[in-house]
Amino acid sequence: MSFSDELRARSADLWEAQHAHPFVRGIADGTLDPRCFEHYVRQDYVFLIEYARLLALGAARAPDLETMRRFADLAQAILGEEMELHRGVARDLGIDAAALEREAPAAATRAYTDFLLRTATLGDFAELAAALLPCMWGYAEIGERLAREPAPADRPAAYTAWIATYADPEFQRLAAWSRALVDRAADGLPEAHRARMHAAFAGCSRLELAFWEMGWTRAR
Ligand SMILES: Cc1ncc(CO)c(N)n1
Repeated sequence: MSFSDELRARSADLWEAQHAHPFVRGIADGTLDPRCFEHYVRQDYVFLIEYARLLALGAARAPDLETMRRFADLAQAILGEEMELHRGVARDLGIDAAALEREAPAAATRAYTDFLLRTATLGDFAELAAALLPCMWGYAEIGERLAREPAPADRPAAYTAWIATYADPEFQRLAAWSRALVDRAADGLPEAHRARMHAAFAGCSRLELAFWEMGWTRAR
């Protein structure tokens, strides 16, 4: 079993809880309250700004030029294409990009971005890579699973666009690259160091689940 599979296996309950979460199920079957989706999109926009900062720190700490370029590309892809999904959804709701940027982070959003940035600033590159993995892999897995389900005819276009973004082969490739990166980073590390990677991965998996719950309850 690869190290990333080990990480995934230890957090399996948290991952299954995400797949089963009513917010995720509501995107799939189209029944999610649009007010919940709007709240989520606003918060995710704020999240992604901080997430791009994490990737920029990853570029700064990357052990080699190839990894540095990947992190820089990833930051660019998020600030560009992924956030364009959010800007598009917001535009349809009459919310402009400046208003999105001004959104105050909810407690769950703040907790998540603080955890990521804390890991990136106080931890080392291997921990940063492990912290990044539940974001990339989790969304790739959810997107891929939802895309395989038959689409209900009355599902809002924004939900279908959301699924398509994360089911996209390019996003799937990014997730595979993140797994390989973590496996390489863990290679030859002492157990105590691997334990810190486990903690980073499990912590982020828990915060991913809390993020769905925040969207579902529209918590501030
Ligand atoms: C909270 C969260 N995790 C992961 C992703 C995927 O980039 C996202 N957009 N939002």
